[in-house]
Amino acid sequence: MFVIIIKRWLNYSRNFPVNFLLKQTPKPLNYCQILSTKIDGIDSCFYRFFNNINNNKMYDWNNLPRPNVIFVLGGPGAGKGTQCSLISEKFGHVHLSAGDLLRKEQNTFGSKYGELIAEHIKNGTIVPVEITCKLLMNAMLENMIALAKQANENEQKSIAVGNFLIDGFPRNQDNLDGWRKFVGDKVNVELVLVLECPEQIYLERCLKRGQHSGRADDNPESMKKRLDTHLNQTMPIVNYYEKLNLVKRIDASHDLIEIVPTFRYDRQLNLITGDFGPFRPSVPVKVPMWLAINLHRQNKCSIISPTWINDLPKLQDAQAQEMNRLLPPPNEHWRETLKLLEQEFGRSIQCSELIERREAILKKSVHELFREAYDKNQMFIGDVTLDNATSAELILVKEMIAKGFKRLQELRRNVLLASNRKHY
Ligand SMILES: Nc1ncnc2c1ncn2[C@@H]1O[C@H](COP(=O)(O)OP(=O)(O)OP(=O)(O)O)[C@@H](O)[C@H]1O
Ligand SMILES: Nc1ccn([C@@H]2O[C@H](COP(=O)(O)O)[C@@H](O)[C@H]2O)c(=O)n1
Repeated sequence: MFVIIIKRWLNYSRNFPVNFLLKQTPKPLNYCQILSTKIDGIDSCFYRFFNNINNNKMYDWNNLPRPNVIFVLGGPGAGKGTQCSLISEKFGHVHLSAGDLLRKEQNTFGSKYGELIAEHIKNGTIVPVEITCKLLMNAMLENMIALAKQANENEQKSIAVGNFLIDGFPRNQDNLDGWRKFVGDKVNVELVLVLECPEQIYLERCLKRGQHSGRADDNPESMKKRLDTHLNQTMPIVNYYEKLNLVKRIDASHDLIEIVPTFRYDRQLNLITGDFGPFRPSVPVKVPMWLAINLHRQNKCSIISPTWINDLPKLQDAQAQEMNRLLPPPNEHWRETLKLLEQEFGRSIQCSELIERREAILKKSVHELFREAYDKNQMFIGDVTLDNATSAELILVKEMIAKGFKRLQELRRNVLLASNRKHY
């Protein structure tokens, strides 16, 4: 009997933090009490349950303040990681990248999921949510506990609320369902930032990154699949959050322009759009276009032409073959950038055919859209899709669209008048 009691007691002590915590957590406790008595217990419990993602048990984080979450979505290479680092530097959010967490788990020695994750990443498909969600919750909890510890050490009355930027999640319906099931109301989803670029830019950035990233998916075959996943699986999730009014779309194609300064300024310029510099003679540095032009006019730098300008002849040839469809432009502001560079250097960049061809396609598609309505004597037109047109290009056909609608209105009025006359 005595041996059994000793054995049970030993067993209990071996699992001490877990048993202790499981018994204690349901009680409503004040944060400071929890911290001063059990923070080490929480830690070891958390590590037991979460560092090993094979273990299905989940830590009950009801005793910690409900954190805020911003999801950051966008195609591969949209700049999610880059922008999240800038935001977290500026505003102190904790940046968690689902892709980075999966890559880390994949490379963890002995991980049961390594192969599965590697296969999904190579194919640009989405890993089952049970794995991704636990990795995210694990990382969030680690940070929330660090905040709790900090409050405890500084004898604060309340624990700071965690602010998380979750990059690359939820990527499909399974991700969204899993998030609702495992996390749900435990966090406050504040916003969904969506970084958008033309497909060509996603491709260019990832292939360029592939020259040094060592990533298994920065290659043309994987990129095709990743773009497909983004379009068919992630965009419906963006639409879902749009209906909840949580989406903020951001044009992520703004390329900075590279300059070579002729002056020295060892500090950074802290501008609203980011921090730029330091500036050293002969050392290339990226800055916004307006700053480049300004410095150039003061003879303080030379401007390096963006690489996409060299690809314009290729795009011009390809667009010449396409009679009815606009091909993706190099970036959203390509025409404005060209114009500024042409003005600055007083020489023209040979792409007038490309510009004319695109304008002709746009005008033709708007014209056809309304002609169909007139021909069929319809009062309404179908959905307008002007894929791959940039904002500057759309302005060119704005007047045509306005005129088209005006004429449709007249048509409508005439039809109504005619039907009223019939009744008399
Ligand atoms: N505004 C930008 N202009 C030019 N290049 C950029 C810009 N933003 C990011 N990049 C570059 O594009 C590449 C992809 O950026 P980043 O890793 O931030 O994208 P991501 O959306 O996190 O990609 P992924 O989803 O594939 O992990 C990087 O090499 C980065 O330096
Ligand atoms: N929620 C997620 C996020 C990512 N993946 C997989 O990782 C790959 C790379 O992700 P990036 O965010 O770094 O582009 C992605 O293509 C997926 O295979 C995932 O499965 N679930």
